Amino acid sequence: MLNKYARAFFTRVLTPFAALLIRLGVSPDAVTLVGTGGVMAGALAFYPRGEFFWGTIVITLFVFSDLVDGNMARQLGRSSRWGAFLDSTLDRVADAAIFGGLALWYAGGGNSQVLCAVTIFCLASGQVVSYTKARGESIGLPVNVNGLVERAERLVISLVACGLSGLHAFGVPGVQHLLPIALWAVAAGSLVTLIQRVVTVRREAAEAEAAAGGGDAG
Ligand SMILES: CCCCCCCC/C=C\CCCCCCCC(=O)OC[C@H](COP(=O)(O)O[C@@H]1[C@H](O)[C@H](OP(=O)(O)O)[C@@H](O)[C@H](O)[C@H]1O)OC(=O)CCCCCCC/C=C\CCCCCCCC
Ligand SMILES: Nc1ccn([C@@H]2O[C@H](COP(=O)(O)O)[C@@H](O)[C@H]2O)c(=O)n1
Ligand SMILES: [Mg+2]
Ligand SMILES: [Mg+2]
Repeated sequence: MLNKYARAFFTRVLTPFAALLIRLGVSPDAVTLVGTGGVMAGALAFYPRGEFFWGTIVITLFVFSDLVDGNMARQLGRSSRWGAFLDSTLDRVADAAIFGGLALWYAGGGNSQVLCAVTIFCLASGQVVSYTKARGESIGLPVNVNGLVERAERLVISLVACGLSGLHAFGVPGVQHLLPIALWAVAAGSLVTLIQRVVTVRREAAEAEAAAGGGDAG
């Protein structure tokens, strides 16, 4: 949903910045790499220690690089298969760092096996959700479904809740409950999305085989 409705807005906002980076001689690949490194640093340096506010600020500064790199590639007329591969692969790395950092917190100082398990479920299900699309497309299916909770939703729900929960350390009462609620929501939404995508791939695979089999299938 966000990918559909918010992308156009962020493209307009980020285009001048992307153009500036191009004028400075920065490449889209460099933005992809630095952005991922920044997200990983923010997640793994702050989240395992329960420093949700500063971790989220650092991650937010870098996560938008994922919209800037593609924007730069398109402005340069240099969108490439390599760039698409690098972008998607490093998305998985960044997501692993975010949810891995949170899982480390709950396994340690956060002291909650249940929330540690929910966070690991968010990590694993998010990766599998993305894999369903990549694998479906690699076997020649259109995978005409995005589903309830795509990557943008997973990130926005988790990061907004994480940033707000971090305000508890500055004395704001009650906000610490937002992160557990968000993690349960992302876990449930990812499960629904996984089912939506698997059902779609199953239907598309059956249709493709029926079409290939011609008369036999009918
Ligand atoms: C005092 C309060 C302190 C709190 C401060 C912090 C608040 C932090 C708030 C928000 C930060 C949210 C940032 C989230 C930005 C997400 C941007 C992003 O990376 O989107 C990526 C997404 C997909 O891009 P790709 O096409 O490159 O990726 C594909 C995708 O990964 C596929 O995965 P799948 O979906 O299948 O699981 C893969 O299959 C594919 O391989 C891969 O290529 O880009 C978009 O979707 C574009 C839309 C982005 C929309 C961003 C919206 C941000 C909106 C709101 C921010 C709200 C801020 C409010 C703060 C309020 C706090 C008080
Ligand atoms: N280093 C890169 C990164 C991305 N691309 C191209 O952009 C597409 C992704 O666009 P986003 O707006 O989601 O970042 C990707 O599929 C590539 O075509 C690139 O060429 N090089
Ligand atoms: Mg990108
Ligand atoms: Mg990306």
